[in-house]
Amino acid sequence: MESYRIPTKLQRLGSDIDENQLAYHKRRVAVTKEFTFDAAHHLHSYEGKCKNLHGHTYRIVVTVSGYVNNIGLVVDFADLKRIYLETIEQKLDHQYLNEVLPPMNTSAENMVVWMWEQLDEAIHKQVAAEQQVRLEEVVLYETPTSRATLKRAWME
Ligand SMILES: Nc1nc2c(c(=O)[nH]1)N=C([C@H](O)[C@H](O)COP(=O)(O)OP(=O)(O)OP(=O)(O)O)CN2
Ligand SMILES: [Zn+2]
Repeated sequence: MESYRIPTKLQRLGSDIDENQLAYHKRRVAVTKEFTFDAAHHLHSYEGKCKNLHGHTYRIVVTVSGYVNNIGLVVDFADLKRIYLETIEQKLDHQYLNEVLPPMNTSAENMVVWMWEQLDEAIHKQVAAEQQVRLEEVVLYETPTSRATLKRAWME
């Protein structure tokens, strides 16, 4: 029986990088991942349409920075996703925000601060300390044209 031949290009995939070449640089690099969730809310003490119950597809853009590990990753995007799911989506998706968030007016400005606190704590606990991974920026879009932003640089 004719044996299956692995194409030459594929044969090389596992062996074309020397272990020493994996440590390609020692720079701090930022990585970003985006997520969406749906929720309802209304604003207190606000005169305008948003005092009434309504919903948004919120978009959150999370940026962390750090040094790469031995395989060239600051943080696995899959780990960022898991942290987002645990700290934000599981609590807020398809919920009435005025009930599930701590007492606050559910403005994008207040929510982005709450999200920062959740993400920052989880990153400190769950991501490898030696890579010095830190949250850099969280942007919360309430609508495609309206967003609130929090940056590490503004807190130092
Ligand atoms: N500074 C803030 N202003 C408003 C907030 C907020 O969180 N921070 N929130 C609201 C409403 O909840 C809602 O998000 C309305 O926002 P708005 O951008 O006015 O939404 P529109 O769909 O009407 O936007 P257009 O793109 O202009 O149609 C209100 N204000
Ligand atoms: Zn709103």
